[in-house]
Order: sequence, then C-alpha cells, then structure tokens
Amino acid sequence: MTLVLGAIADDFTGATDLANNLVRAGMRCVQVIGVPQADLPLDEVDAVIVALKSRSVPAEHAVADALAALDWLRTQDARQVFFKYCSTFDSTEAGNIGPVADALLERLEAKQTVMVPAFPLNGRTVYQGHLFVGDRLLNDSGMQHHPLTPMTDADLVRVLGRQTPHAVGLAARPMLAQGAAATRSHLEALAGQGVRHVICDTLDEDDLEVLAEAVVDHSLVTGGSGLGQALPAQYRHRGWLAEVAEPGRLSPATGSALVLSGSCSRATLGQVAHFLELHPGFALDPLKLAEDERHLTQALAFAREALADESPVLIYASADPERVQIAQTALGVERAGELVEHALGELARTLVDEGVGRLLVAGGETSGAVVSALGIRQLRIGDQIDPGVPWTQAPLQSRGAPLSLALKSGNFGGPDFFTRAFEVLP
Ligand SMILES: Nc1ncnc2c1ncn2[C@@H]1O[C@H](COP(=O)(O)OP(=O)(O)O)[C@@H](O)[C@H]1O
Ligand SMILES: O=C(O)[C@@H](O)C(=O)COP(=O)(O)O
Repeated sequence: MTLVLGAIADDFTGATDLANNLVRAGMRCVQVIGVPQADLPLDEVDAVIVALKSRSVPAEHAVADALAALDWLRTQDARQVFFKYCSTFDSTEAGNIGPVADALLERLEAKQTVMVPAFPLNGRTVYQGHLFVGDRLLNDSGMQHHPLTPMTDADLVRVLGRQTPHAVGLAARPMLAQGAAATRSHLEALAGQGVRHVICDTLDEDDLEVLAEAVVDHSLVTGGSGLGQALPAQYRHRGWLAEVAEPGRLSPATGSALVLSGSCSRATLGQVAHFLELHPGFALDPLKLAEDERHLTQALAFAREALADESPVLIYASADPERVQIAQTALGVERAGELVEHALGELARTLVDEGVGRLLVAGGETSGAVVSALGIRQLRIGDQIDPGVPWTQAPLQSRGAPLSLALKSGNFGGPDFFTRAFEVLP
C-alpha cells in the first residue's frame, strides 16, 4: 500500500505532537519508535511517524538514523516525507536540523525544502525569519536555558546558516500574503538561485494553509507540527485520503496514574508546582543519583506507597536553571541528563510492571528514555489533552490491557496539565 505521508521526528514528544495534528485533521496514523522492522503490519493507515531520539546526539548519528528511517519509508512508497523538529527549532551549533535536512534532500535527489517550525496554536510564530514564543523572541523565552539545546538566537536564517554549507533563504510574510501560487513561484525562484533551505514566516493558520498548498508536491517538507494541521486538506483535495469516522479512538484506560518529569522548561516547572499543591511528589536530584543508588530506591519506595493510596504520583527531576547549572557543572551536561533519564526509565519499568497503567511523561528526551526503557515499539494516537499533546496507547505484553501514555513536550500544556490529563482520560 502507498503511504500518503512518512514522517521522521527527532524526538518522541515531537512525533506524538505531529501525529496528534494529523489525526485531528482526519488522517489515520501510527507512531513507531525507531526504524520499524520490515514486516510492520500497516493496514489502513495514511501516515507513519518514525520517532527517533536524535535531537541532541552527534550530527553524524542523527543523519544515519534519519537516512535509515527514510529508506524504510521509501519501501512504503510514502508520497511525501516530513522531517519534524521542534517548534522552537531546538538544535546544537553543529546541528542537527541542517545536516539531517541536507542528507534527506540528497537521498531524495531534491533541490530544496521549506523550514516551517511555527505552531501558532501554541504561540510559536515566525516573522522575518525570527521565531517568537508567545510575545517573546526565542532567545528570551526560557529556551535560552534549555539543559541540552539552549537557543540563544531567534534569527533562524542565521541559526540554520551555521548548520549547513548551503544557502538559506526566507519566504517572508508579505510574500505569503500573496497566496499559494506566488509562494510556489518564490520558492522556485529561490531554488533557481541555489537556495536549498527556505525558512518560512508563519503568523497564523492562514499562512499554514498557504504554505501547505504551495509545498504539497515537494518530496520533502520540514518543520514543527503546525504544517501537519494544514497538509491533510491538501492531500484530501488530491483524493489521497479516505474519510474516517474516528481516527483517534482508544480503549478505556486501566491502572494507577504516574507522572514522570525530566523537563526543566518554564511550562513544566509551573505544572510541577501546580500538581504538588494537590498530590504527592518526589524530587530526584542528579547529584544524589550520582552519589548513591539509594536515592533511586527511595524514589521507588515513595511512589509505591503513594500509588497504594490511589492518588496520582509525580516523580520529577525538573529544576530551575540555577539548580540545573549546579548539577551540570558538577557532573557535566551529558552525565547529568543521563542519570536523570536512566532513573526515570527504571522507575517507569518497575512501576508499570507493578500496575501503573496511566503514565504521563514530561520532556522530549525524557520521553525517549522512558519509552525505550518500557520496550514500546508502537503508539496509537487518541484524543488531545492540550494542543500538541494527545493520549496514546501502547500494546504491552506484560499487561493484559494497553498502557495509556501521554508524552508532553516540555513547553506545552496549561498549568493544570498534570492533573487534568487524568481527568479527561476515558
Ligand atoms: N535537575 C536536572 N539537572 C540537570 N539536567 C536535568 C535535570 N532534570 C532533567 N535534566 C535533563 O534535562 C533534559 C531535559 O530535556 P527534555 O526531557 O527533552 O525536556 P524538554 O522537553 O523540556 O526539552 C533531559 O536530558 C533531562 O534528563
Ligand atoms: O514542536 C514542538 O514544540 C514539540 O513537538 C517538540 O518537539 C518539543 O520537544 P520537547 O520540548 O523536547 O518535548
């Protein structure tokens, strides 16, 4: 069968975010964890999102993983390929957005791709190539303190220019306002001048629609999940999509409720504080994890006792920039992150074995660690909790019923997200 869309996401929450928008626009989606086995059953789906954990690994690893994913998607005859990265363009100086986009273009023998990180529904917009989070420029949004990919420059043409040897251009708002045909001509003119990557302004949903119409025939598109809201309508115009009644229906959830948080974003810190006013929580400290393995055992004992009271429980390493800095100075950035990710992965494995059936994970890298520790290979996408974050379900052999799982991007969700998520779960 022919896939309409094959997506490659650089982290697990990002993959879920894109899948959520595609499902809401009527596409049947499967999210797979890592490059799937050749024999993955793919009946009745329009899109597959391959979730990688490649946002902050060395660029050559990210490129190798993305190419492996692309090769698999091509065996499924995907009509269009979507490279999904963060709506805040999270990347290191060396990549990985530029190197991965270059490698995908080369393998697809394509000359150009658009870069559309915006997600207006969640306050991420781009104007004159500058990325805003709400009313702040990216470098003043809290993202300048990200533990792994601090974003200190909001000018995306400049940011991407440091990650690729190729020319980077701009499709600015005044041009988009002229419509899809003008935008298509502008992109073609830029391609004629050898411009390989085009950062696209986006202020609202109308801009996303213009862009989707202009690029529906591109073999590769790249961006955040916003473009995923608008592309399905274009696929439908072309007669590529069947009408489906409930593309996001899941089975009823079972088991106790646990939140694991490794995100240190402003949004997550607010959600942690809100949760702790109502429910029990345990703070993991990377310095203590490094010193003594009993810190993890204490977290586990705390969670077991609180879960026995049938209350949702939170285990979190989330900390403010000063505390993150202290841990990183003492342990190194990588080791601090690894200690936290390993601990949260171990807690997830043990506590799901013992009866947790509703699990919320905050943080992209953290979600990667937890989903990998649980051995999950595939997720079905259900109803949205907040923009960008749906409930999902994963088949788990160790449980009689599927595990309900929400993977929350660090910056997404309202202040009461950690409590409300369980209230909206059927
Ligand atoms: N207290 C802490 N000190 C240092 N690093 C931390 C701390 N808490 C979490 N981390 C690490 O910070 C990273 C956060 O990234 P991620 O999970 O992707 O969150 P986000 O979605 O907010 O970007 C993870 O690697 C996590 O292990
Ligand atoms: O596009 C987005 O903002 C998200 O889908 C995403 O990728 C967020 O990543 P994390 O903040 O690391 O969860």
